[in-house]
Amino acid sequence: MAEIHDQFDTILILDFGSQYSHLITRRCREHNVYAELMPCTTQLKDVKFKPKGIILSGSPYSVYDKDSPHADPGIYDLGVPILGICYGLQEMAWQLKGTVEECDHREYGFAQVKIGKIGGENASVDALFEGLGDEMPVWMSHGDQLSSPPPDFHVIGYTGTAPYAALAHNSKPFYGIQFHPEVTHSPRGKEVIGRFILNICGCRAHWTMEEFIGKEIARIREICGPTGRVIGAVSGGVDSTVAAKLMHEAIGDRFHAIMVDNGVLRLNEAKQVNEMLNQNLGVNLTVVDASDLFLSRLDGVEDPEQKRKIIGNTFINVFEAEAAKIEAEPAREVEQGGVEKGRVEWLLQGTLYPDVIESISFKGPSATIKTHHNVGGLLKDMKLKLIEPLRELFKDEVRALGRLLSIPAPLVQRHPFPGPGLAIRILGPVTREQVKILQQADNIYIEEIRKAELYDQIAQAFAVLLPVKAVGVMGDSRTYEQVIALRAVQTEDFMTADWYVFPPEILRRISSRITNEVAGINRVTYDISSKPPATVEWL
Ligand SMILES: Nc1ncnc2c1ncn2[C@@H]1O[C@H](COP(=O)(O)OP(=O)(O)OP(=O)(O)O)[C@@H](O)[C@H]1O
Ligand SMILES: O=c1[nH]c(=O)c2[nH+]cn([C@@H]3O[C@H](COP(=O)(O)O)[C@@H](O)[C@H]3O)c2[nH]1
Ligand SMILES: NC(=O)CC[C@H](N)C(=O)O
Ligand SMILES: [Mg+2]
Repeated sequence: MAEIHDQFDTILILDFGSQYSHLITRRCREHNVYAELMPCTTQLKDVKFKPKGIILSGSPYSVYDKDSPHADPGIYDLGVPILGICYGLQEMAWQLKGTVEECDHREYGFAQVKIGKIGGENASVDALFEGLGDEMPVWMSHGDQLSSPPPDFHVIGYTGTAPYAALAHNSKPFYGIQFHPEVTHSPRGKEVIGRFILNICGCRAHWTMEEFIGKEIARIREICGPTGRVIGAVSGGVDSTVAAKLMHEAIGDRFHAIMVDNGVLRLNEAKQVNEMLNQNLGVNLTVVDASDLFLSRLDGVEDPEQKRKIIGNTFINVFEAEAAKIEAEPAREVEQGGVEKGRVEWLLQGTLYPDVIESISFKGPSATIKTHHNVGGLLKDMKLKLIEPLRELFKDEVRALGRLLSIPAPLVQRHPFPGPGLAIRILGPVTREQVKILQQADNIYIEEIRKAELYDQIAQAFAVLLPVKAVGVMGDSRTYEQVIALRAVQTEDFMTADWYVFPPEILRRISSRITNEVAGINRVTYDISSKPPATVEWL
């Protein structure tokens, strides 16, 4: 089975646990070069492809610590270019017999790197900085630094405090930089990465969604064979819609999309998604109304994690029941030719690369903040096999793919909506009445955001229903009703987020409409917490 790294020139990024490792991957992909992240402890014999180059990431460790992680030393004999970033540089120095020590003072923040080939003989070796001028501002974050470079290396960049801010080998394509080119605080960092992967590694810039579509469709056909049947959980969100459309292109009506109405969807969501997929996208979608089942299992449950687990498990129960129903149907001829019958072997999921990164990161999955329903909520004895065509993609790549698959723009630009839905936006027990209140408030909020043409500037906006009551006055009478909190965030990758600054008149209109139109609400607040320390969702 041809994997993506067999089809595209690939940069291997070894993750030593830096919080920025995934950004290195992103920056490579922004140059249209495919890059894959693997734990730094990966042994070369387990890497099933030949990378065009290797990048060693940063790390919270110090190379001289007893328990610090180290790369397979075989990488230096592979004959491919290597770039070490921060810890990666220190690791390269440490493995190739230089010395690394704790600095007198940690360097954290901006620094000006002077670019120069000090002591270097070979004119071609500072290709890393070619065309970038004499100096550039960069972002540093380290407490250790090289006290002597390994033999056969020379300095290609330095700062007032870091004499070895950038090194190159005299004859081999090995480079190390003390600063972080992957963060946006290093304005020319992306160009440095470009010099490495394009000029030094010689990668072809052919990682584009146009190339990906054809190859992925072929790959899905190969996996499913001529008769394989696939069931897919589809929510109307970007990821599952793009995955469903891709699947439909690959195997036509042997793909069965299922949307579950779990009773905690947004207002009219099931109806809208049904129309969109069946009519606009030609995907064979069934909406299953399981709201009674979900709401009865959620009855009286307040604990956020319990809500999430109940929903994750119930989703799988419903999918398995649906798969059984599809299998029991009589064989039928399909448009693409042949007869469709037999077992449904596969379950399509819209898993994205950030979910995967989280689970392969060298540090291992981080402390459980919350259980995302499609990762931690899966049943252990599941019979269906997973198929995940977006597993290697970032969200913006999925959106680009969606546009190429002619998925309408409003759908491609949709804010994410979590699988556990309104159940994690109702801060007490979930009842039909509470769901109704929240659906109405949320709908007004989003409607007004769209009217103000702010929807595409905001990464995610939604309303939250608080379980507290407050006193108000309406038509000269006292009211004692619930409170709605509005949330809107801007973020690049949802790992960190900032609250969105609305023009005040927009908030005024939203608040006035919600308190006037939604029975049971007499007060509206706006959430001004960033992530961290808050999270995007309240539960
Ligand atoms: N109501 C639902 N019915 C069927 N499947 C669902 C439902 N809600 C979520 N899922 C499944 O869970 C997966 C993860 O949900 P998630 O919200 O991360 O992705 P999405 O809904 O496809 O996209 P987005 O992140 O833009 O909302 C979906 O891709 C889909 O497979
Ligand atoms: O499909 C999903 N299933 C879940 O269980 C889930 N929990 C959070 N989210 C979404 O993830 C992003 C980050 O949210 P948090 O800061 O609250 O973790 C935000 O976009 C959240 O909406 C989920 N999506
Ligand atoms: N960001 C990094 O990679 C830091 C590396 C090492 N822990 C240091 O403090 O120097
Ligand atoms: Mg969703």
